[in-house]
Amino acid sequence: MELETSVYRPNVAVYDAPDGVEVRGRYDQIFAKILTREALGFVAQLQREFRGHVRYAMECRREARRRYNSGGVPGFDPSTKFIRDGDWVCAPVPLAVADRRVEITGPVERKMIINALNSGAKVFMADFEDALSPSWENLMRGHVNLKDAVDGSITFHDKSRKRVYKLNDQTAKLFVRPRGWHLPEAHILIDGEPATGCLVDFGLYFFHNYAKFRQTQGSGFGPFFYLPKMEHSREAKIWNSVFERAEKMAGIERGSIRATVLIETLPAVFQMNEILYELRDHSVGLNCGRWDYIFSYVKTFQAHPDRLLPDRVLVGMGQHFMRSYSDLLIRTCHKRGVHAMGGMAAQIPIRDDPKANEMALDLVRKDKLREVRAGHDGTWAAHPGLIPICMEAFTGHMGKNPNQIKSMKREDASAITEEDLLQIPRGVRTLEGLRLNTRVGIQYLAAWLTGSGSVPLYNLMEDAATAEISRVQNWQWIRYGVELDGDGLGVRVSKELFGRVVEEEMERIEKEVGKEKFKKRMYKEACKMFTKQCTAPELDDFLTLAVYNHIVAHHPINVSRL
Ligand SMILES: CC(=O)SCCNC(=O)CCNC(=O)[C@H](O)C(C)(C)COP(=O)(O)OP(=O)(O)OC[C@H]1O[C@@H](n2cnc3c(N)ncnc32)[C@H](O)[C@@H]1OP(=O)(O)O
Ligand SMILES: O=CC(=O)O
Ligand SMILES: [Mg+2]
Repeated sequence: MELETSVYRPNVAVYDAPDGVEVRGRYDQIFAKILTREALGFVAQLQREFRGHVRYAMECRREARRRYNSGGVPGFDPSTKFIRDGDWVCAPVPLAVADRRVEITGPVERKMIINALNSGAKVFMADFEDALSPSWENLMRGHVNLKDAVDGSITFHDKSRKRVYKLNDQTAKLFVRPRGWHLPEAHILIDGEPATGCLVDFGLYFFHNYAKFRQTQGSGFGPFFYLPKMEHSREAKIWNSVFERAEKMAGIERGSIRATVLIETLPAVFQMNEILYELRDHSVGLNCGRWDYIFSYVKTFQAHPDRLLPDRVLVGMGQHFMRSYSDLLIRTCHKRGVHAMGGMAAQIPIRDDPKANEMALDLVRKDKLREVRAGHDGTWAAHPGLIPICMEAFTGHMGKNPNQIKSMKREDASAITEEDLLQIPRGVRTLEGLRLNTRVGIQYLAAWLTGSGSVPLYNLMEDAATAEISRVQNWQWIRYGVELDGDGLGVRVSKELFGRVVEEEMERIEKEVGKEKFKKRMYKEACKMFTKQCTAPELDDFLTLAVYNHIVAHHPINVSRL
């Protein structure tokens, strides 16, 4: 089916919502096929059953933050040692997803979904999170797109290129990543309050697709999910209960739904066993979400000026704390019988410069070789052009084995200590680092405000996670008047210096994108918001949460501030 959402007109029709549910997003006949009374009823049921648990989990996050801000550091929890030491394993990996050597990721856009499913990757992770700006239009179109993808009818007509996109016979297996627990969905009110974003994402997708998915994609299992940004196993426990509730509603066996949890916060690295334990009947492994992990390191240590990161470009997987995190994830997953997935190299193909392109591809190749040699069972690619390189690295090492869960020599997880995981990364801080954070942060935010959640900037993939690193690093450097020790000038970061950098980088952005685009897009607004975020007295938890109101568009009363 070709997706044609109608052009804007004042609301005349409304969604058929059950009691206590109010849809404040724009009405569209196509969206109404997703927002049925029954599907909304299911979302409301999840919200009512789990909102108290989510609220408590978020309060626990705040409590942990208060501890870290008073000098505490995260570590292994003595009270759950029995889980770490126990001999339990997760439920066997379903055959349909045994081989995940290369997974492509991307936002839930129509053409992207078709391209990703046809890309030759084993898995496609369709993203409502880091790669998507969660506007009403993006979210609802995303659900329509996924439904069409699961039932196989999805097409896309690129009129300017006279090209019709449709699915190949062989496609990647679909995983869906809902938003993190912290994000609300302001367009759907349940009992007068915004719904929890991820319960909307999960609930609508599950409701419409579970039956077809199990038939055509999961060989009786599924649907499959990626779960982002958790900080503690109590959050995994909520997901496990959500899955059980969904399975019960659908009348399918317990353990049908499977999920890979991203370990992408510093507190969660000490909770990997506990997270797998909570989800042991629903787990298909863990993934190294390296970009959010770096963001989380800075955020967790926001009040620890003795633990500053060097320039963002220097915080790679070669740093001891990053290598330890990846090694611990591999050892933990293999002990529990599930996949240890690698992460995303930020490089993307560079079309107009063959030499630079070769260098970028070489960096990706090295990253993937490091991952497979360390024991990862698969990895992520941001772009279809990277799939052959990722495949070559993993297949060259694993051959026909679908994964390394059993074949990899098992190293002792307990040999990796808290000190290893928290070791301060080495490297210098420079004015260029501050400039790049600023230039990238503003441009990313401008894109996000206008509907794009992942963008190419300076030949790298940028999304919410990478932009967060830029924001929190700037904040921390300004807050502590950090010396830029890599420039040899002894300059300290101050609000005044940052103000000058912002001005100069805005001029540079205008030159790079051109006056026309600079005027039309939201660069000035993004600059204001990014600057405010970097200089705020208190660090906001999430950039996308702090600026979310700017993409909320309530109907029929349009209160969008855009
Ligand atoms: C930290 C994390 O969370 S990582 C995971 C979240 N991030 C992501 O998923 C990022 C995914 N990648 C992307 O969004 C894109 O690749 C970008 C924004 C980085 C680059 O996009 P573009 O500049 O449009 O790429 P480019 O112009 O080279 O695209 C060429 C073709 O590949 C397709 N393509 C590019 N990336 C993808 C992808 N990830 N999935 C499917 N198709 C893709 C494009 O649709 C285009 O198709 P076409 O030739 O049929 O028109
Ligand atoms: O979600 C992935 C990450 O690196 O962040
Ligand atoms: Mg992430």
